Amino acid sequence: MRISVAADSTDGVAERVVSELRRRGHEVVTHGALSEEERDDWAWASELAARDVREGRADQAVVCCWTGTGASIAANKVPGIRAALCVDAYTADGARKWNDANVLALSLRLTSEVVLDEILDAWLAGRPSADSADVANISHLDEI
Ligand SMILES: O=C[C@H](O)[C@H](O)[C@H](O)COP(=O)(O)O
Repeated sequence: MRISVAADSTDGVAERVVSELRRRGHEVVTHGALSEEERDDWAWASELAARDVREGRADQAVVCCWTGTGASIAANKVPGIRAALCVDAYTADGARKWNDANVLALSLRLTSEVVLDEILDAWLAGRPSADSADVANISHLDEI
C-alpha cells in the first residue's frame, strides 16, 4: 500500500512508524516534521496526510502528534476521512473492522515501540466488516 505519514515532531515513535511501514513493504510519503520542507504543526501536517487519502495519493495515512488528539481532529475535518486514535492493537483492529477507519492516529507520548508494532500488525491486517449494521453506520457518516 501507499501510506502517508504525518507528525508534528520526530519525538517518540514518529520515525519508527515510517521505518516499520517500509520494512513491511509499504510505500511511505512523509509530512510535517518527517519532511524537510513542510510546516510541522499538527493541524497542517495531519491535513496533508488526510488529503492524500481523500485525493487518492495514498491508500491510508498515519497521523501523529504528542497526544494524538490534534492529529485525529485535523484528519477528521477532511471529508471522507475516518481517523481513529488507537492506543492498542484491540482498538486498531476494531477501528478497521467496525469503523472502516482509513487514517490511524497515534500519540507520540503514549505509544511504545512494542505497542506500535502490535498496533501496525492489527491495523494492516484489519478489514472492514460486511455486517449490515456496520455498513449502515459507515454509510451514515457521509450523511451527518
Ligand atoms: O493535540 C496536539 C498535540 O498533542 C501536539 O503535539 C501538542 O499540542 C504539542 O504541540 P507543540 O509541541 O507544538 O507544543
